[in-house]
Amino acid sequence: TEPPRLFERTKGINGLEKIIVRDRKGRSFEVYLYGGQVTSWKNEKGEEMLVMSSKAIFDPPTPIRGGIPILFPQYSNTGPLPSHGFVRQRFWEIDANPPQIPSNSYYLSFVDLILRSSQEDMKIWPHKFEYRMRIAIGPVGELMLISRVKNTDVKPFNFTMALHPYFAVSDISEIQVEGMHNLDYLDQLKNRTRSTDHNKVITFKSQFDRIYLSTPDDIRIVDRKKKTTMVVHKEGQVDSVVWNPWEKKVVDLGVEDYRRFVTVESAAVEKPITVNPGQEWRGVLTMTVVPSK
Ligand SMILES: O=P(O)(O)OC[C@H]1O[C@H](O)[C@H](O)[C@@H](O)[C@@H]1O
Repeated sequence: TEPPRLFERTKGINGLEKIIVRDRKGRSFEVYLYGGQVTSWKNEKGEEMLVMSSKAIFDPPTPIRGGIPILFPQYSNTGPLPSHGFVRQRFWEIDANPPQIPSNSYYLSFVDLILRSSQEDMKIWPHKFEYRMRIAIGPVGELMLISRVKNTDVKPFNFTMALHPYFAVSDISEIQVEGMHNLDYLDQLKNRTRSTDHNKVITFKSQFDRIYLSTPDDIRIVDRKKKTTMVVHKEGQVDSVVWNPWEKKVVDLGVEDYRRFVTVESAAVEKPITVNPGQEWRGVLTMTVVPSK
């Protein structure tokens, strides 16, 4: 029999190109070149860790609802650009010759993507950049996203960003998010008013949309029903956004879909990141599933 193909480039929904990467234990992820967006991540049992909206639209320039959108160079409507920037609506390419990433050599199953600013993009954001994204499955099945943003221009630029995973949960009412105790947050349901969260854990009973500031590097999504915890680890991004729309209408989200996901986003919002000409910013997001009570 043939050995499993660990890397496959194929056509996904509506003929949009996608990459499927597998490891030798049968774990896998899929990423669309449109948006450079991860749309699936499965463990060795074939269980899906991410959620795709039942009404997701795969029709550029509509952003894909689900998986892990890349939000750059502007988080939400915090500046003059379209909300969440524009790279989730661009066609990324495979980066055949990525500069080496130190300390990541034991990851065998990965893909490298790149997006370079175009003349069109320069009209709305006048900065030349290269955004490289390595997506990898690690030794314990963790999914790792390494972002590298290089300033290929002659003047410095600033950006805000977020990586926006729609994490699969058994039931939004049954989970809790841990790690935000006594942290400040901006409540996006109250014009980004600043408050402090004195609750030990976050639970969900209604619409929730907060930017937590200067969060710990590890945030945990504890799912009692599944008996698993998703450990969301970040480097190079100080903030975390937690979102669930509850019954608020989102056009490309099925009515019951909110019950099945929560987003815990690694983000840089409050303090924009500055990159000088020739320099590179690097950010890491690692998601690991561990057993729990
Ligand atoms: O609808 P989108 O542009 O994809 O944004 C989806 C959501 O992203 C983030 O999580 C924000 O905190 C929310 O305010 C926003 O609704």
